[in-house]
Amino acid sequence: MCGIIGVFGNDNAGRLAAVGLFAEQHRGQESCGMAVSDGLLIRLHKKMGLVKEVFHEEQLNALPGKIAIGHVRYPTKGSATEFNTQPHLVETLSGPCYALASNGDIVNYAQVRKMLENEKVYFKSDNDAELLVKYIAYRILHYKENIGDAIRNLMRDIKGAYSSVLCTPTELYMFRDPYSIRPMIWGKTPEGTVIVASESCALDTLGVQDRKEVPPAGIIKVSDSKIEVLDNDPNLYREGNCEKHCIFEQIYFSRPDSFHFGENVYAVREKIGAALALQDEGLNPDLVVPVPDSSNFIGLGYANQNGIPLSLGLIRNHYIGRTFIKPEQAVRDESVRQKFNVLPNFFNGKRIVLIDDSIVRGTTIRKIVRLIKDAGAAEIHLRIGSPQIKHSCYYGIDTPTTEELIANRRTLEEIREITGVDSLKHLPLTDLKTCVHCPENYCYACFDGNYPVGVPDVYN
Ligand SMILES: O=P(O)(O)OC[C@H]1O[C@H](OP(=O)(O)OP(=O)(O)O)[C@H](O)[C@@H]1O
Ligand SMILES: NC(=O)CC[C@H](N)C(=O)O
Ligand code: SF4
Ligand SMILES: [Mg+2]
Repeated sequence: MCGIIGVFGNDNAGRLAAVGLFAEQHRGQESCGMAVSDGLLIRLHKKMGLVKEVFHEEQLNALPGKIAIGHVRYPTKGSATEFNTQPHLVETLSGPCYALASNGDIVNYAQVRKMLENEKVYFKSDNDAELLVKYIAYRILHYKENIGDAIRNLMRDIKGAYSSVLCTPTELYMFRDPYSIRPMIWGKTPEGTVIVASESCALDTLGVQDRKEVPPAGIIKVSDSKIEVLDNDPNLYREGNCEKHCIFEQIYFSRPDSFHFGENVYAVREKIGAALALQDEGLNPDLVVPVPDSSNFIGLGYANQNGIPLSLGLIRNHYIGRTFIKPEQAVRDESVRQKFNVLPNFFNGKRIVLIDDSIVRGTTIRKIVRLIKDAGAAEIHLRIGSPQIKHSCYYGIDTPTTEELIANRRTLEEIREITGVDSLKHLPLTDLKTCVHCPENYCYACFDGNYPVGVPDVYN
C-alpha cells in the first residue's frame, strides 16, 4: 500500500503535497518523493525516509511550481531503495516529460516490461510505477497518441491495481484501474486548487470539502482551462461489471477518519466489532481491549454490542509506526517489542477479550499476549476482525509468501496454543461481508484465493 497525492493550480503546490503526504504517512513509511512543475520544468526529489525527514524547508523551496504529485512508499514491486522510490520521471529526447506515482501493483509486469524492453525502452528500477509511465511515454512517442488514449491502452494492456497521478509541465492527470482496487478521491479547495489523494483524510487536512471518488477506469485531466472527465467505460477492461475494492483497506490499512468505496472506514470497523461480539454472547469478560491503533474501532463495536467496557489497557508508542509493513522480520520483531506497554495493575486477575484486526505472520499478537499474561490477566480470549489470511496479496499489500502466513503453517488450534490464549476466533467471511454496503464490490482474495485480476507472471 502506498499513498499518492496530486495538486494543481496553487503557487504552493509542493508544500500542499507535503502536507497531504504527511496525512498519508500510515500508507508508506520506507521512502517518499515529489515531482513539481513550474510550467516548463518538472523537478524531482525523492529519498528513503519519512515525509518530515525528506521534505525540509530547503527541499520545498527548491521545488517551485503550481503542479505537484507525490508518493509515500510501502514497497511491493522492487526493494526498498531510492531507485524504486516514486514518482518516476521520464524526460524524452523530443521534449515532453512526464512524472507518475501510483498506489497498487501490476500482475503482468514481466510481460509488459519485456515487450517494452524489446522496443528498446530502458528501465532504471524494478518498480511498477516506472513501467506505467514508460508505457505511456512509449505510446505517445511511438504511436503519436495523446495522453488520454495512451492511458486507455494502458488499461487494456496492463493488469492489476493502480490509482495513479501523472503530471506534465502543464497538466495533471488522475486515473484508476477498472476494478478500483485502491482508494482514490479528489476535490477542490474553496480557493479552486484541485487535490487528489489516496485517502480523504488528506483532503480534509488540505481543506477540501466537496470530494468525489475517481470512477473505475476514470481518467481526469486537469489543465489551466478546465477539468475534463475523459470518457472511458470500465466494462471494456474487466470481467463482470463489479468493482473489486480491497476489503483490507477497511479492516486495517486506511485511517479510520477516511471515507471511500462509499463507506466511512470507522463505521465498517465498528460493524466488524459488533459482528465479532455476536459470536460471543454468554462469554461475559471483564474488559474488551483493542490492540491500538487499527483495532480501536473494532473494539468499540464489540464493547457496545455486548455491553462490556472498552478499556485502553495497551499503550503504544506513536513514534514506532506500523510494524507489519516494515520489510525485515528482525525489524518487525524489535519494533513490536518497543511499540507496546501495559497500564500498571490493570490486567491483574481480569478476563480479557483481546481484539486485533488481523493476524498475518503472528508477530504482533504473540508479543502482546505475552505482555498481558505477564501483567497478570486471568483469561485472554482473542478475537480477530477478519478471516484467516491464507493467500498472498498481489495488488499492493505485501502479505508475504504463503509459507510466511501463519494460517498456512498452523491449524487454528495450534495458533491458539502458540499465542497462549484461552480461546481464538476469527470473523467468518460471510459475516465480514455483512459489514459493508455492497459486498460484491470487494476483493477478498487473501481470505478465499479468488483473485479478481489474476496472479503475477514471473519476470525473467
Ligand atoms: O501478524 P502480524 O504479522 O504481526 O501482522 C498483523 C498486525 O499488523 C498490523 O499492525 P501494525 O503494527 O502494522 O499497524 P497498526 O499500528 O496500525 O495496527 C495489524 O493491525 C496487526 O496488528
Ligand atoms: N503498496 C503500494 O501501493 C506499492 C506501490 C508500488 N507497487 C511500489 O512498490 O512502489
Ligand atoms: S488480496 Fe486482500 S489485501 Fe489484496 S486487494 Fe484483495 S482483499 Fe486487499
Ligand atoms: Mg496492529
